[in-house]
Amino acid sequence: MDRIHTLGRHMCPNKQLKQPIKVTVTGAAGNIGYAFVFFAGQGRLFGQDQPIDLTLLELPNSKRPMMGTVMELDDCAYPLLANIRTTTSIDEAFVGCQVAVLVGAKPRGPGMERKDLLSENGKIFKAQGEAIDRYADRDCKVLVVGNPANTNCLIVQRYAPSIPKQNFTAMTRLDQNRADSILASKIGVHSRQIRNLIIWGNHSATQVPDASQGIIMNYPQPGMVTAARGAVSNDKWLTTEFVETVAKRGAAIIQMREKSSAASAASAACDHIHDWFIGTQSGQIVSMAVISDGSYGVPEGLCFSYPVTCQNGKWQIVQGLQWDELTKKRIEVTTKELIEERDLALQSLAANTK
Ligand SMILES: NC(=O)c1ccc[n+]([C@@H]2O[C@H](COP(=O)([O-])OP(=O)(O)OC[C@H]3O[C@@H](n4cnc5c(N)ncnc54)[C@H](O)[C@@H]3O)[C@@H](O)[C@H]2O)c1
Ligand SMILES: O=C(O)C[C@H](O)C(=O)O
Repeated sequence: MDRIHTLGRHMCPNKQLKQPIKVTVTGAAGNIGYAFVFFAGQGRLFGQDQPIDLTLLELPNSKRPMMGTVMELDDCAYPLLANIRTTTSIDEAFVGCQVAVLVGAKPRGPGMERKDLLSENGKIFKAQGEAIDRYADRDCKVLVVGNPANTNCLIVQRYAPSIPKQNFTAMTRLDQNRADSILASKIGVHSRQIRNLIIWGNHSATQVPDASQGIIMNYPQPGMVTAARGAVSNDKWLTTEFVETVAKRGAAIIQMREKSSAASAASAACDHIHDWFIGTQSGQIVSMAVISDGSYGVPEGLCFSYPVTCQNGKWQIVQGLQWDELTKKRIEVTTKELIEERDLALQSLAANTK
C-alpha cells in the first residue's frame, strides 16, 4: 500500500456517522475514475450519513496522477471521506473491499466497437476477479464499468466463484439516463420527470432501449402521470430514432470529445450504486446488467441488462413484461452478441493460460 491517509472519524462533524463502507475504485486516475471519486466523496453513493473508505488502484505508470487526485481529495475535505488509500498492487486493492467499482480498462477510440476491447480488457478482469475472490469481503458488491462491461462482468464473476452471483453487475445506467434525457427533450420536460425506460441486453450498439413502460411524472400538469407513448404520440419515432440515438450516444460523444464519456459515466455509476444500496422508489424501475438466472429466456450466466427494482441492498428482475415483435427481434440480436462475446472472451482467456 503506497499511502494511507486517515482523516479520522473524530474529524467528521456528524457524530451519528456509521462505520465507513470500503470502496475500491480501479483506474482511479483515468477520466471516469477522476470524476467518480469526487462524486463518491460528496456522498452520492450511500447518502449523507454514510462515510466511506476509498482505496484507489492504478497502474504503476499512473501513480503520479493518482497521488495528485488524492491531493485534490484532501483539499476538498469531504466530511464523509474517512480514509483514502492508494495502491498499484491488485492484491492490496481488494482486501476487505465491500464495493468494487471496476473502471480501469482501455477505452475505445473512434471507429471501434466496445467488443474490440475484449481480449485486452478480459485479462484485467480475470485478474481482478481472482483478487476479489481471495481478498474481498464475502458479500462484496461489484459494478463493472470498463468495456465491454457486460462480458467483463461475466469474467469477473466466473473468476470470483466464492462471492454470490447476484453481487456482480455491469453498468447500463448511463444508457438509461441517456434515454431519459433524449425522451425528455423530445417532450419538453426535465429528465427527472421520466421514469421506467428500460435498457435490455448489452451495453453496446445492439442494446434495446424500450419506452413501453415509460411514464412522465407531473405531466401535463403537476400531480398527473402520463404514459411515454401517449406523451410522445409518435410510435415510429419511439421505435426507430429514439432507439438508435440512445444506442449510438456513446459513439456520438467520442466523435465530439475525441474521448469517451467520462463525467456522465461516473454520475451513472453513482446512480447505479445508490439505487442498489438505498433502494428504488415505489413503482420505479431501473436498468442494471446482472448475471442472468434465465429470466425472459436469456441463457443463464450471461450478464444481461434487465429492468430491476432494488430493496435492502438486493435487486430483483421485474417479471412478466411483454415485448412487441420488433423488440423481441432486437433482444434476440443483443443476446446473440452477448453469447458471441462470452465465447470469444473465454476462448481467449483459456488460450492465454496455456
Ligand atoms: N459502461 C459504461 O457505460 C461506460 C461508459 C464510459 C466508459 N466506459 C469504459 O470505462 C473504461 C474507462 O474509461 P476512461 O475514459 O476512464 O479511460 P481512461 O483511459 O481515461 O482511464 C482508464 C484508467 O484505468 C487505468 N488502468 C488500466 N488498466 C488498469 C488495471 N489493470 N488496473 C488499474 N487501473 C488500470 C489506466 O491507467 C487509466 O488511468 C473504458 O473501458 C471505457 O470504455 C464504460
Ligand atoms: O462508448 C464508449 O465506448 C464509452 C461508453 O461505453 C459510453 O457508452 O459512452
